[in-house]
Amino acid sequence: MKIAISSDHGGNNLRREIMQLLDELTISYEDFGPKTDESVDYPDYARPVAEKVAAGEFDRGILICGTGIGISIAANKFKGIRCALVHDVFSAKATRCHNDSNVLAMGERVIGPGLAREIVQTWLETDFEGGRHTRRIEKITELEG
Ligand SMILES: O=C[C@H](O)[C@H](O)[C@H](O)COP(=O)(O)O
Repeated sequence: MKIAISSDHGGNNLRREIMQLLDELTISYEDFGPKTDESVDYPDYARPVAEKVAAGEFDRGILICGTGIGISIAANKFKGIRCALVHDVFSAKATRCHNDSNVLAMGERVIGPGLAREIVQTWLETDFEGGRHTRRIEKITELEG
C-alpha cells in the first residue's frame, strides 16, 4: 500500500508523528508537505494528495490540519475522493467497512498523538465490506455528476 500525506501548519506535528508510525509499520508513503512551519492554506495541501489518490497514483491519503475540517472539505471536492474526518477508533473502522474511504483527515488541535496513531493503524488495516455498501458508494459517485 502506498500513502500520500500532507497537512497545513496546524497539522505539522501530527503529520510527523504519523510518518513515524508509517515508518514503524513499513508502509510506504510520500510526504507532500509543507516543508516549513510557516502559515499556509490547507486547500493547497489537500490538492496534491486528493489528485494523486483520485488518479490512482496512491492507494490512500492522510490529511491533517488544525481541526481536520477544512482539509477534509477541500479533499471532498475532488471526484473519486471519499475523505472521512475521524477522531475515534470506532469511526476509523466504520468508515473503511461502510464508506470505503480513501482519504483520512484528522485535526491536530482535536486529538493527541496516541489516539491518532490508533486511528491511522485501524483505518489502514480495515477492509471495505462491500455488499449493500457498494450500492451506496455508487450513489455517491453518481452525485459527483
Ligand atoms: O479547518 C481549518 C484548519 O483547522 C486550519 O488548520 C486552521 O483554520 C488554521 O488556523 P490558523 O491559521 O489560525 O492557524
